[in-house]
Amino acid sequence: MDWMKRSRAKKQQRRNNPPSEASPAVSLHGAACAYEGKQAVQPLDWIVQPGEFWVILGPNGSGKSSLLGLISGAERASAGGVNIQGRPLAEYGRRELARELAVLPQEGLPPLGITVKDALEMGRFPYRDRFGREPDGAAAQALLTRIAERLALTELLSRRLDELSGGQRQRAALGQVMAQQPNVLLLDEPTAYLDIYYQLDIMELVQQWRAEEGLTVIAVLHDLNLAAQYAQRLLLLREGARVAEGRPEEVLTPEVVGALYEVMPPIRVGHEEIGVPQMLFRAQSAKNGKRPGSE
Ligand SMILES: Nc1ncnc2c1ncn2[C@@H]1O[C@H](COP(=O)(O)OP(=O)(O)OP(=O)(O)O)[C@@H](O)[C@H]1O
Repeated sequence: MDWMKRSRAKKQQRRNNPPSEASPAVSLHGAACAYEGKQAVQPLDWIVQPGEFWVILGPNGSGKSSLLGLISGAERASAGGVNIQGRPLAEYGRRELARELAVLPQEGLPPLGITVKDALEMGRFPYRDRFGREPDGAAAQALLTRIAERLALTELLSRRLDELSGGQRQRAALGQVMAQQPNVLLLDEPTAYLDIYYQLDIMELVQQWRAEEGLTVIAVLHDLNLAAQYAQRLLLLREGARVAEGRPEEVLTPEVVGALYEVMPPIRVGHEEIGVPQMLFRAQSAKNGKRPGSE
């Protein structure tokens, strides 16, 4: 596919620094995250292989965002460690890490007064020198043009972010992380504020990018059915600990999902077209808005 061809600079960087064939894209070795002594993520061993699409599921407060934070370096491990492409996260410089790993946040890009074109160009920061120049500026511009075309952003390039809808801003955010050309993409509830059209749109674009470029994807989602449609593997967290891991059809059983979210075991049906499990939830008896065991 040519719309996301690696720039020459990126290829050169890969030749100089090839990821070891045997290295997982991301690995955690007893990695934990604590805030003021309170464990948000219990010590976790976890291997994510290159090109895999993982979704992390779990109830509110189960440590999903903290786990993403450990991987992106936004949170420091209180125990254990995280490796990216087989190398300790702590050894990466900021720009070097940004060439390996990008984060697409929940709210996309903030509604600032900068244009979509500027936002895409900002994605190139890990490849620029201190004067803001790239070794091959023409290739970078061609890449941004292809990304804009691919994401149907060409018409919006001169529009300001604060003039876009939430769905368009999330597309622009995706364009920015594509411009970053990472090997690993972290998504924290990327569809939280989007209608169904844009939810599917973002997930499809990420899925295509993964299929064409061998991108590794780790996403936090709340929608189990969306997760089952796109994830190859699921990691289920509760109170910061893994309760299950595996393919959607293995993991998403009514019993596991019922226990995870403290709801009646849902009805499991197969997706008519792709066969993956889909969950139909039953009405709950009123619990005064309080989960058993919650504070
Ligand atoms: N900056 C912080 N300071 C203190 N405690 C925090 C901080 N961030 C998260 N926590 C706590 O860590 C635990 C895990 O939070 P985290 O945001 O990782 O969960 P989550 O599964 O992503 O939740 P949600 O689904 O609601 O986004 C929670 O108890 C939360 O209150």
